Amino acid sequence: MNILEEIIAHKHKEVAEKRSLFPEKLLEQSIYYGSKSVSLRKYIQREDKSGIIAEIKRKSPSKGMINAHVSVERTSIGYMQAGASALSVLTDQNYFGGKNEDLTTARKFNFCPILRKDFVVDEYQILETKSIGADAILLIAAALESKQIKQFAEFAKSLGLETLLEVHNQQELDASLNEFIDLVGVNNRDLKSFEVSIEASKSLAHAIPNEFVKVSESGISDPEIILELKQEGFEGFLIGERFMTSSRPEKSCARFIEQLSQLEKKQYA
Ligand SMILES: O=C(O)c1ccccc1NCC(=O)[C@H](O)[C@H](O)COP(=O)(O)O
Repeated sequence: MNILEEIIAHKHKEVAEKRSLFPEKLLEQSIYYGSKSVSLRKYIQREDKSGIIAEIKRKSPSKGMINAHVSVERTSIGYMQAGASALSVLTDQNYFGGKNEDLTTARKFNFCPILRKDFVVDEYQILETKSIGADAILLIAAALESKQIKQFAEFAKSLGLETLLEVHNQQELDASLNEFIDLVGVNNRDLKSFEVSIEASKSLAHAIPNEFVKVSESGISDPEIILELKQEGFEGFLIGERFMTSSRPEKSCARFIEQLSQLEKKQYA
């Protein structure tokens, strides 16, 4: 079993447990349907922002512990003040050390799009995503059937949530696109081998239809890489480790965005 299969198997068990303790009927009652989502799509395309989706991630299967003592409040506010376009909050506990409260904390202190980064295998989690105040879900093509991707994205839309579809290769892209998807992310990390290569984004860029906002995910370590990815048509950049390995991720993010804007000024001078 590879790590993705292991995570997915664990998720199914986790959802079954949650459902038995807190069934959909109760979850539905906890949702305020009048609350308006903030559009990840629109914020990524705002010209006064960097396009960066800054992630809060304590640990990961590929790196182990990254930042055990992160302050979600300080980091999320700092990321947004630094010029990030949106936040990504990993809520998976077992493999990433996250929790739903991380997202509700980020929500409490920020008016910006928040992507709930988790492993969706069941509609229950989409209801839960709405109930904790996120604006977008992630659907991982490598973990789902194309029929499920459509069903989940349609359900998310009915709740006012946007969907970021994550693919790693042409085959996943061809099998998974549908009219309910808002953004397509190319994960530069192969979730089976953990190999990271920006070439994954570059090679798929032109295969993604222009109606979808293109996001490059993982392994973005330098502002120069963002310039290269922008040339290929990417507008969103999901960054976790590069910031989270610092004891003050928000400061690392601010320096990164400052360097990026200097490079862009030079490019257009
Ligand atoms: O990061 C991992 O090791 C990982 C392993 C298995 C499934 C998913 C994993 N990561 C989730 C992500 O997609 C990243 O957190 C996200 O794209 C940011 O990547 P990075 O900037 O490299 O932290």
